[in-house]
Amino acid sequence: MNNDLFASDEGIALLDNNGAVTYWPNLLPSEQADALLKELLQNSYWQQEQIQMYGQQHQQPRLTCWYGSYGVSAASGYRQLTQPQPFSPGLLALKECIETRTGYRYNSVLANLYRDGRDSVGYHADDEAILGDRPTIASYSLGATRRFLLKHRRGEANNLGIDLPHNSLLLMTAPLQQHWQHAIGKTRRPVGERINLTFRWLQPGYNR
Ligand SMILES: O=C(O)CCC(=O)C(=O)O
Ligand SMILES: [Fe+2]
Repeated sequence: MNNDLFASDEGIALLDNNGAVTYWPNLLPSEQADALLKELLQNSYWQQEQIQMYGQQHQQPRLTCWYGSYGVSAASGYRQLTQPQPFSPGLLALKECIETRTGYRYNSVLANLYRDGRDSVGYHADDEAILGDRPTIASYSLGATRRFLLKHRRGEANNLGIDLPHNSLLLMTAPLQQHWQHAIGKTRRPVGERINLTFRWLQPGYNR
């Protein structure tokens, strides 16, 4: 085995400060990634969820849906469990590949569809109680490249921007969510559709 292969299996360390961010380009064989993008665009039950912000209802500027064992409702502040779509064979194969690469297990996926450059997600942390105390989240991207932004909550480190191309994997290791926030900004550049799949472990006993 040569060193390059070993390095790509380990991933590229992009951040290791109050949590870690690791990156793997070209995760799946390219035909498999292309087929998964097509399948998800066609078969997912995409919805535009409402979310409460500062006491007002807003439409999220992206479409979402859940796959796997559990979903949660954004409208309830991620407290209420919902029925997700089951993993398709393609998604199950991806989940197993990501589990092997990252060394973590996942039971649920929040899928995001960014239809064009106007779709986005504002700065937030994936720190909902249902994810437990030390959430580690694997984020796999398909389609158009968008820039993933990271900022330290207390400004104790430089901001980071990472372009996430088709078929790339980003791992956010605990305690990153406690100390950092992340976002996908809007862009005026003409960009095509992008799907991002965030693999998470939702606490099975959680219910409130
Ligand atoms: O689209 C992305 O890369 C990030 C999505 C995200 O932060 C989330 O679903 O919590
Ligand atoms: Fe997130």
